[in-house]
Amino acid sequence: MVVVLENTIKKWEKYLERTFKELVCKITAKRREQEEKPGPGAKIPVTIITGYLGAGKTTLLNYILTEQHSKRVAVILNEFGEGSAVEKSLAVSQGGELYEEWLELRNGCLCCSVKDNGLRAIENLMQKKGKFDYILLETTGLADPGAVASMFWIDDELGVDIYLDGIITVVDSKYGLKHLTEEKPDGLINEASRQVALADIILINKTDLVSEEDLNKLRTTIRSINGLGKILETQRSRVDLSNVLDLHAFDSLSGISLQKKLQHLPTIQPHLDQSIITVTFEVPGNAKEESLNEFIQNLLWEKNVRNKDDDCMEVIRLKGLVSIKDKPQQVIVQGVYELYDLEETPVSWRDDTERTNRLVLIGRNLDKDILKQLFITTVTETEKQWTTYFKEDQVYL
Ligand SMILES: Nc1nc2c(ncn2[C@@H]2O[C@H](COP(=O)(O)OP(=O)(O)OP(=O)(O)O)[C@@H](O)[C@H]2O)c(=O)[nH]1
Ligand SMILES: [Zn+2]
Repeated sequence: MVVVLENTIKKWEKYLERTFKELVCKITAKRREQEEKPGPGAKIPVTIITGYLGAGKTTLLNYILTEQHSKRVAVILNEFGEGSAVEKSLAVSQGGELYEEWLELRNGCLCCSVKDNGLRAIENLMQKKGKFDYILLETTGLADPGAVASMFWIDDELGVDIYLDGIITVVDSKYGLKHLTEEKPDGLINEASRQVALADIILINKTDLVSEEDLNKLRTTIRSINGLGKILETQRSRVDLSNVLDLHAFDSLSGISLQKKLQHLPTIQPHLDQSIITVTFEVPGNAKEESLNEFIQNLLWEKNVRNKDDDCMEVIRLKGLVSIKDKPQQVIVQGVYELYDLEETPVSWRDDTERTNRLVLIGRNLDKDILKQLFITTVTETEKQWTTYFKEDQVYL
């Protein structure tokens, strides 16, 4: 009886809390003169914590769980396990108190056996919905966070209840550079670089173990791989939580911050020994939606865009703000491997400024000039083309 009562009270508390949040959200949205739509309602954010073996992922997780905040956080540990049935711990922090439940994940690994097990784990989690309002997922040190991210990002079944908020990659200051520059015999991209390439936030952890000089080297290398992610330096993964949670890195709300970021993106000279780089370019004018899809699909699906050495361009992550013909709003482009999405942001183009397409691509064998030229010739519909056409027309007449 007491338990039932407690549950009822909690439900009411939750309901009131949510109603209040929604109200605040609505007022704020109005204040911003409808520049922003309200957040994704009652959906629960998932933050993926990745990083090489021993970098400090669990330390970060524990730090978030014990740090004072109003969130009740559920944790999924995605570790390789021995045997066929491995139990995963699910910790929920409630008002600073931790309690653990066990979640069965057959065959262990969420990323290799992807969907079935992952979905089951989340379904189990969702049954406990109401107990928590944030999910943190720690991947194994060797995992490819892209596969896990794809599962949360565009999955209709899951999409109802949860959304991918962002990817945090923890890098070990001492061994990070070694891991990032490691060459794999089969010419594949090493795991550490992949994890950095996909990150929205990069935590350079264990800064107590290295000199300022080594730290600088590591920072520069990370920057040259991923020019877009936010880099933070930490000890014991202690970080201001507002920097790592509730980022909305994968939804249209991030369009606002993305625009600012894209305008101030530094040009970074790629390291010669670096296989993954960030390429950014800007093209004024309107994009034809169909051609934009074709451009992206050629890159991500067909993989038929090549650089000067005839190597195939491999895109790991793609972000951009584009101007689609006849659409008053800015459109955000997001891509992780083969998955991509175009979504209108709440921000409209201003009448007094030129419409511009800004793209950021993180990947291998990328050639900025070729990509930009391809975009100009195949995607944009500029005034110039119209003028030329018109002139030719007149000459013809
Ligand atoms: N010196 C130092 N040690 C740290 C720091 N952060 C974490 N550690 C230690 O590094 C070790 C690995 O940390 P974890 O948080 O378990 O790393 P992880 O990434 O979860 O490791 P795996 O799950 O095994 O891949 C632990 O012994 C931590 O106490 C730091 O900032 N400085
Ligand atoms: Zn761990």
